[in-house]
Amino acid sequence: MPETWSAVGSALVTFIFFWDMFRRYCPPEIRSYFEKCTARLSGFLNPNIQVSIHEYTGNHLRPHEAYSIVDAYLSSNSINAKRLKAEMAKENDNKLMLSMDEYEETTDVFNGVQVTWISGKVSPPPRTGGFSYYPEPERRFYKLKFHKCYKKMMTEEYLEHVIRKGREIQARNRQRKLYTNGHSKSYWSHIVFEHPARFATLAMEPEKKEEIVEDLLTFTKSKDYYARIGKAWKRGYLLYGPPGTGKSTMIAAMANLLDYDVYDLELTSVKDNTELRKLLTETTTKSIIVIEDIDCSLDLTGQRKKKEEKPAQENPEKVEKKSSRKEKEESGSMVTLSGLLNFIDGLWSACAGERLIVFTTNYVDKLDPALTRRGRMDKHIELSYCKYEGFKVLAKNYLELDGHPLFQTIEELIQEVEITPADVAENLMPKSAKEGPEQCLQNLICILKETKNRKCREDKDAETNDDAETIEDAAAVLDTHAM
Ligand SMILES: Nc1ncnc2c1ncn2[C@@H]1O[C@H](COP(=O)(O)OP(=O)(O)OP(=O)(O)O)[C@@H](O)[C@H]1O
Repeated sequence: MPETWSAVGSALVTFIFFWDMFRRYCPPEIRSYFEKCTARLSGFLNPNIQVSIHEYTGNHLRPHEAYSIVDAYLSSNSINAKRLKAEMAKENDNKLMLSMDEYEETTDVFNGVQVTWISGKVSPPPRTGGFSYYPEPERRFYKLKFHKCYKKMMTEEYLEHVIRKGREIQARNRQRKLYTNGHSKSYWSHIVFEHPARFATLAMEPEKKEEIVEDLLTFTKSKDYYARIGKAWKRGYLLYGPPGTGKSTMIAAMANLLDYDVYDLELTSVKDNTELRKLLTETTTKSIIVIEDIDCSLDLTGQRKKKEEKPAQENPEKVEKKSSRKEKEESGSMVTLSGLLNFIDGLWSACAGERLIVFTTNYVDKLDPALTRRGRMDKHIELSYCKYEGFKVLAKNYLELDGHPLFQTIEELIQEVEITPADVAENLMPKSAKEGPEQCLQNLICILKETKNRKCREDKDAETNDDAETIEDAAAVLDTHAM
């Protein structure tokens, strides 16, 4: 055994000696020819090549984007991928320390060709000298390994396929967000948006619902149209109607239909127009910016009136400043009507990408016409009291009923009374485990009858008051004549 070791040792020493001689004294032409031959031989022995995806996606994707797209693609169940945890030896390449156990190999098949994805994390080497509180973050990467004869197919067709599919999967898995700026915050904070409302579950006349859905879908497909007519790709909706008629529910249904994020803008928490501008420019594309109860948010309605009441020679801007200052004292916010209008028209146009802005109000007549005019609020949608069609949707949602003998009574009653969908929904909900669908319908009938009787009494009282007033007026006239 010792003889074998000494033979191997002396062979190695001889090889190193001749290799060194060759490198030092061999003419460069012969050396380069020799190196080409060895490269060919190694290529023959190991025909696979590895490419870093950044080499091919770097022009249009940042490294972390490329990583998450490939990640989404590989995590999908639809592909024939097999993950293997590969223990790889520590490798030290001067700059980066590759740590053990952090590689993963995934195989995929494309057009009958097998490819292997190698993913890993690269930890930066420990700092020599000095101490930092902020260690450099790990870098994640993906490399693609395949037979070199498929290089064209892999780097052109396959990578394109991976990016397209990965993006689709990302869009499907994306968790939508609900952003708020409440509690006097000058920035958005968010939670995951998970509202179950859908247009299908919204109590509303079917034709009106279809019209709104059509309008929204047309908007999302109109990028080129907006670009052609030179308008920002945005659309304003004004939802108005009494409390409990589904304004907030419709916004959730819109977000679910279009797969948009929601920015719930609390205007009273916004300090001034500058802060409003900042918040709005921070919103992302494919989003709905909502200002609920705009009539209550700020005294946006009164400012025009104040301007009109002032003498004509006074500068309107000054007037607005004065009134907004007064407003600040009262509400702590200096956002003005003109600030809001500027945002909708001007700044808004500067934000690229599709956005909806939705205002809701219970009192549409109170709003300044400048705020609601077409072009700013393109579509005005009235949400009103529950009709029979709306009731049928709620009965399906809450009781899973498509029909029932009591429906006819409800149809007759609901035409005569004003009841909000929120009240109908509340009465259709079983109050105990014992209450079945029929009992719930009976509860609703009771409420409808009560509302109808109350309305009759109120109408009668009003009539009696009118009669009394007429008699009083007549008596007053007679008195005057008598005098
Ligand atoms: N049209 C509707 N379709 C289905 N459910 C509705 C509808 N309207 C109201 N509801 C139910 O009533 C509840 C209250 O409705 P919502 O908050 O959407 O009303 P709103 O008009 O926004 O009220 P407010 O003006 O007080 O904000 C909702 O949770 C929903 O369950």
